[in-house]
Amino acid sequence: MAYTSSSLHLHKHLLLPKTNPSSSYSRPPPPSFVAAAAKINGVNGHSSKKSPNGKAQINGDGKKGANGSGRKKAAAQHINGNDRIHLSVSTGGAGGQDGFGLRVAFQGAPGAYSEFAAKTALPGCDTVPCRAFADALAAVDGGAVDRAILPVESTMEGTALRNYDLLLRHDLVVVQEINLFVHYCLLAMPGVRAAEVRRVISHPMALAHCGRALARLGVDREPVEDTAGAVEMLRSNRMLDTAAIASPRAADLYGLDVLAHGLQDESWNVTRFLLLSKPPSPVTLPMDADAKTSMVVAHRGGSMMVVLKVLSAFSSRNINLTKLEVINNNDGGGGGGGAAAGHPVMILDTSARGAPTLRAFPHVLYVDCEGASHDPRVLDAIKEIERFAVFVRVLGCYAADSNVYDLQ
Ligand SMILES: O=C(O)C(=O)Cc1ccccc1
Repeated sequence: MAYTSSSLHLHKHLLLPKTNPSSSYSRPPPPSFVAAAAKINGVNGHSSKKSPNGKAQINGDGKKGANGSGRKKAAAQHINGNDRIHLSVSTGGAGGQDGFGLRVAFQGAPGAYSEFAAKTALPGCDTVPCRAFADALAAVDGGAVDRAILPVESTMEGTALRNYDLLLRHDLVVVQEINLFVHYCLLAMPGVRAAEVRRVISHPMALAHCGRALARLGVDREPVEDTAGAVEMLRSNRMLDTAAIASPRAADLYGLDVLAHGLQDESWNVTRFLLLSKPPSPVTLPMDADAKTSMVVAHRGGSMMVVLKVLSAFSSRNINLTKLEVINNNDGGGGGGGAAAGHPVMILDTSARGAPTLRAFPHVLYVDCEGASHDPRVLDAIKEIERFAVFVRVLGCYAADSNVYDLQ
């Protein structure tokens, strides 16, 4: 598989959650949209609000957009015919920076979801494909690129523990978060019919997210490095009995037919990505920005008391948590490496003088809280946690972005 540098120019759409998440499966829209009546009443259970300049507010809940600057403009509003609403976004990126001149490493071939996420964060950046997530992180760590993008959780599967493991082994900081709506399509060589497909290849996460649909099709599943790589493989080997799960954008890029849209088992399928850089963080948050701080807390274990103490450190200061993942891996079981398999979490400790050391911790919490790491309340909460924890590492402080982006 050839991995070359690519650059991609995409129109972005903001996607708001549907009104009733428990409603039955609905087929996602085709790749391009026809503008329909603007209607955002009722999204998120809130009525739509207009800002003083007459532009629709993005979150539907009266909150500012992620960058806190109102730079995103709802240029046009579309309804896709069922229950999701798209707002076209002008330029600016999820963090309000265009990224021209920056190189962003992602895992996969051109057209992978991670590349879309990178382009959402930094529309002007040059994306650099890498074979594995580890290669993308090594590229930014070693200075070959400016940033790397990493999927860290999804609505369907929760935290991507293996990717967290990778992140913690490097001295990198989180500079931005991006939530991407993930549409899965079944793609095949031109002319191939669904009945002729015997095997489906894709990234393991995509195969897992489409488990029920694949069982219905009665096909074999084969994991490959990434979704776009699967499409490239189909194309270059002219596979006629095999289909790939990937994005509609990958179908366009590689000239494949879309046999089915919306293959994911849950219609609301969002993946959260983190944009990473070498420290110090190159992003300066405006003082009034809505911020988030991500950290990892290692502790002695033995009971769940420490979780209560961490919660209390934040709640007593009225700080909201947006993520809390509890990892206990002292059973020695599992295999294959990584905390997900029962091994201790390996965290690079850069706090001591001298060379950074990789330390093993069986009991770890992944915590994201609202507020900037320089906010005195957040600083105090961290200081309190440091009194009973074994080790705390702040992974980054960045603009909170609750928007969900959809690339069509
Ligand atoms: O394989 C890809 O396209 C990726 O970027 C990884 C991935 C796979 C499925 C959902 C989100 C990210």
